[in-house]
Amino acid sequence: LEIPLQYGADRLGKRQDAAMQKFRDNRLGAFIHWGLYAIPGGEWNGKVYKGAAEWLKSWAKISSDEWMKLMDQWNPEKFNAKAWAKMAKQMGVKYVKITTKHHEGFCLWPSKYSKYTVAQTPYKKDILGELVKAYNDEGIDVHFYFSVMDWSHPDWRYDIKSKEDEEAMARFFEFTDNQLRELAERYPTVKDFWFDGTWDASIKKNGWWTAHAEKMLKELLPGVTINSRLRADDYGKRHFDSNGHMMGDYESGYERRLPDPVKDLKVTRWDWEACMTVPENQWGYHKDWSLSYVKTPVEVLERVVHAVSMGGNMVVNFGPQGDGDFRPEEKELAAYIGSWMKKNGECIYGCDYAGFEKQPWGYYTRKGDDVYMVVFNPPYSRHLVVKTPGGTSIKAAQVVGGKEVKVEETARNEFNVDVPSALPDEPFVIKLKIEKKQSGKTYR
Ligand SMILES: C[C@@H]1N[C@@H](c2cn(-c3ccccc3)nn2)[C@H](O)[C@@H]1O
Repeated sequence: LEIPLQYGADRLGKRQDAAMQKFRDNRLGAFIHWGLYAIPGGEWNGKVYKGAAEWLKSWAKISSDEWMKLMDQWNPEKFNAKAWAKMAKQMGVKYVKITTKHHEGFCLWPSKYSKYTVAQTPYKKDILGELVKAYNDEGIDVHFYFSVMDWSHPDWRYDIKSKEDEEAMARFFEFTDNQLRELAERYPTVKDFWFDGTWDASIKKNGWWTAHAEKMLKELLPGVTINSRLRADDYGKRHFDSNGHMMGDYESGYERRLPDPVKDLKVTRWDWEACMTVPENQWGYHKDWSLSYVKTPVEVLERVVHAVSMGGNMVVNFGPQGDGDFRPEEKELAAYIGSWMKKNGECIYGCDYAGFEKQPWGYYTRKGDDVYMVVFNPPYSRHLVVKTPGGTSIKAAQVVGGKEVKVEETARNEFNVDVPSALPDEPFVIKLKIEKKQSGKTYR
């Protein structure tokens, strides 16, 4: 029995419209975390903080007035939107999520509702506008990251404990509505809003506003997608409402973590998008990446494939330097992923959960009748075990961009697919042609 909700999920099941299908088919995206925090890069008054660089203001306990003085240094002389878009194109990402405003409150667009924007810096120009045009010109969709929590705004409250708090938050919601409307009207090609900074009590106690924000953006931009993290229901329940129904258009809880391919198969029932950092936990530029483990390009690739194998998208994070250039590790990562996608992208773009039981050698993805085996761990047996769902058999198998490989039925719904005789020196993909039929042999 469901409880009545005014601000719960307004739709059951996956959206099936073209805009959502494009969101889903894109599968691979990039995050751009760029703001004032990129200038200090994790260091303040000679001390390097290990925490996330975009949170330096918090770790070093800096006042907003002090922090905003960084605006006087914002003049990224190496920034080139076209070069950024070329890099994204070469990486093979189909969309880029840009931090329009992070928790610090600095806006990458010349918002008329704030004095903390690019317009009030030596750089002056509309960085967000340059990026939207450059990515769109490369055929790459643009998504907006927007932090509701705004450390620079006097009316922001973490909780509401008094009439004054209530009145302040009412002003804050009006300010936020104005900025969201401004973003939608200035950049109408934006395809998605990814909200962050919505975990505090002040938002959970105002689920109505989160439902209103979603509704307002969908009226301004038909087809736009909204992440579940924006949403709180009548009782402050977030992402999934008090009846267990997902709010927004896709689940956005997998930040620096992924669902388990065996235990968490429930996620295949709804749309979801994960996002990940290359170091253990750095979104904004940090000058010292030696302070934590940094994932290798293959480890980043594996997370991309893992997400798609469970019917989700993956957004890989980039934290551009204060001068507007990217660090070498990120340029190398983009190049590696791009070269792999050029050869094997058909197992990612437009693919979904295959419905096959996870095996130790890697992950399955599926597009129509094509099932892809993405191999990260080739076994010493040189046989890749495939267990097919009931009534499903394998007709043929071929290395993507390579030769056919032998398939041998070994038991009911079990097959050995041969590893290519010359073992590739990077993760490789085998494309299976499957068919609906009972096996030829009889097994007791
Ligand atoms: C997408 C990522 N989300 C932001 C974040 C995450 N968190 C956070 C807050 C409380 C608990 C755990 C994580 N705070 N800020 C990060 O700064 C980055 O923007």
